[in-house]
Amino acid sequence: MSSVSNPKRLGVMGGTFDPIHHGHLVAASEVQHWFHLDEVVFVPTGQPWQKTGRDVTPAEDRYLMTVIATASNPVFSVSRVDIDRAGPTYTVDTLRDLRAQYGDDTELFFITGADALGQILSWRDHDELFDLAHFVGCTRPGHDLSAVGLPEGKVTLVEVPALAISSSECRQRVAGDEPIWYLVPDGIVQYINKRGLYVEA
Ligand SMILES: Nc1ncnc2c1ncn2[C@@H]1O[C@H](COP(=O)(O)OP(=O)(O)OP(=O)(O)O)[C@@H](O)[C@H]1O
Ligand SMILES: O=C(O)c1ccc[n+]([C@@H]2O[C@H](COP(=O)([O-])O)[C@@H](O)[C@H]2O)c1
Repeated sequence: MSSVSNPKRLGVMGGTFDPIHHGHLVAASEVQHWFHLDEVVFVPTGQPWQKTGRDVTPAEDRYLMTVIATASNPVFSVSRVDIDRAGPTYTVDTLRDLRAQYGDDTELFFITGADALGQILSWRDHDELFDLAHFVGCTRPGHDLSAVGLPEGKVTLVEVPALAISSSECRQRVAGDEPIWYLVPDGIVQYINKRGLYVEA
């Protein structure tokens, strides 16, 4: 008797995560639930080439914060593919590397917020992206959620509980000696304090 197994459904949540916050975690959790994903892998960027104009926190700190924030969820994991690859981070490379690692029969779902979704046509090799993964765009306060101009059938828009949190605001709050409790997981507040991150805006 032959057994037929369903292909694995893998969510991919790419981000700079400087720092990771509850907006990221809620978006990933909602998409995991509604798309019946077996796992969501968080992929911190190595060199985010479109985030110019400020110094990004060292990759190892962003990686460790992502591990701390996701550790308690059994279907969340963290990948080093982008931080271990030299040069600017392109999602086309992320998806190729994950496909090689997880196998061709794994279905990839790239999870992105409305702001990032609106920029996809400026990403490297954007035509190929839609052959490698299905894209899931999530609502984000202050950004319109629209798939206009993107290939039909390759992008799904989902409404997630809106959290008006950004990494920029978290960094500014720390620099201004304002609290970030409950905007980020407790362990992230403690890690930021321990490492003295973001004291200068
Ligand atoms: N509050 C949020 N709700 C939904 N999606 C979000 C939210 N914050 C970030 N995202 C999405 O998570 C992904 C990674 O975001 P990123 O790490 O750049 O965080 P950010 O808060 O946008 O950072 P920054 O303020 O430094 O630009 C992007 O696809 C982004 O759209
Ligand atoms: O592939 C690209 O050219 C590209 C350009 C900008 C952003 N991205 C990806 O989009 C995700 C969110 O990026 P960011 O810069 O908003 O943290 C992250 O996985 C990035 O690698 C990808």
